[in-house]
Amino acid sequence: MDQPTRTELAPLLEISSISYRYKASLPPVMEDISLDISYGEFFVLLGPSGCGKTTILNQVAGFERPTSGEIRLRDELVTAPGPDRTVIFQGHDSLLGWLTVRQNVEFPLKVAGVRPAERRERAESALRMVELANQADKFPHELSGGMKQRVQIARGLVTESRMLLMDEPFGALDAQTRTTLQLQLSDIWERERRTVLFITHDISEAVILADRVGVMSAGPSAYLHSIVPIDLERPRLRTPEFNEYVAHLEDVVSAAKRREPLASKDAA
Ligand SMILES: Nc1ncnc2c1ncn2[C@@H]1O[C@H](COP(=O)(O)OP(=O)(O)OP(=O)(O)O)[C@@H](O)[C@H]1O
Repeated sequence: MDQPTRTELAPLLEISSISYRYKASLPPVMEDISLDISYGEFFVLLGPSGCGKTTILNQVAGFERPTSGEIRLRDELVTAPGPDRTVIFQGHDSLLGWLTVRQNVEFPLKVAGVRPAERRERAESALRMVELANQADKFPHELSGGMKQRVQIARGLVTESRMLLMDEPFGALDAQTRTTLQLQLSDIWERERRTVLFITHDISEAVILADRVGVMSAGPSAYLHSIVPIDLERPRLRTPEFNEYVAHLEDVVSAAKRREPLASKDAA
């Protein structure tokens, strides 16, 4: 009865052999990246600074086209942004200053034509998730940086996009808020099973959230070094097994940084 259907197993996103150069005179940022992400999967991309994680996410979002290779979403070529993908950035102060927190979170629903009562209900629920329900009537300039970031997260979660693209969304938050939001996001994901592509530098964050972790090599010409499935029940607590995954990923990340294969003693 609980067997996944064929649709659930099929890839939602197919990244096929993409490479990207900002300029013809520069080496490619990343080269020959291929990756399938399934319907409802939580995929985390880890890798050294500058290896091209954001560049990949921008291409999946449709902000940029790969220099070669292609990206397909539900078998359709990605050529532009669309309502089936919501991007949640780090530290991008993209809130509308003349709207309250609640109105900012409701904004994408208003654009999508959702009726006011439902908009309000969904915005309140998203604000509760990020623990900002009591700040709903404030304006962005009255909030701290971390609060603004949480409003941006709420505004992403309130949409019904099939795919969430999250670029280090918790990077600027204090450790305690970050831990709370990691667990909340994992919980929301379990309930909604939206497909997530999530970028982070933080190995523990990857183990808390991911079904699979893709580890990129250092750039330029970065490649997808390894894919590590995380087979732990949720919510993921700091058990000895959790720590084993963290230790294994530390070894993988360090080999990927050196652009070397994983030493056999470390291989999964
Ligand atoms: N507009 C641009 N023109 C030229 N090079 C760029 C441009 N934007 C980014 N780059 C370069 O492309 C490479 C990949 O950048 P990208 O932001 O995708 O990396 P990242 O893995 O997300 O890094 P980080 O983890 O530090 O955020 C970097 O070396 C960066 O300097």
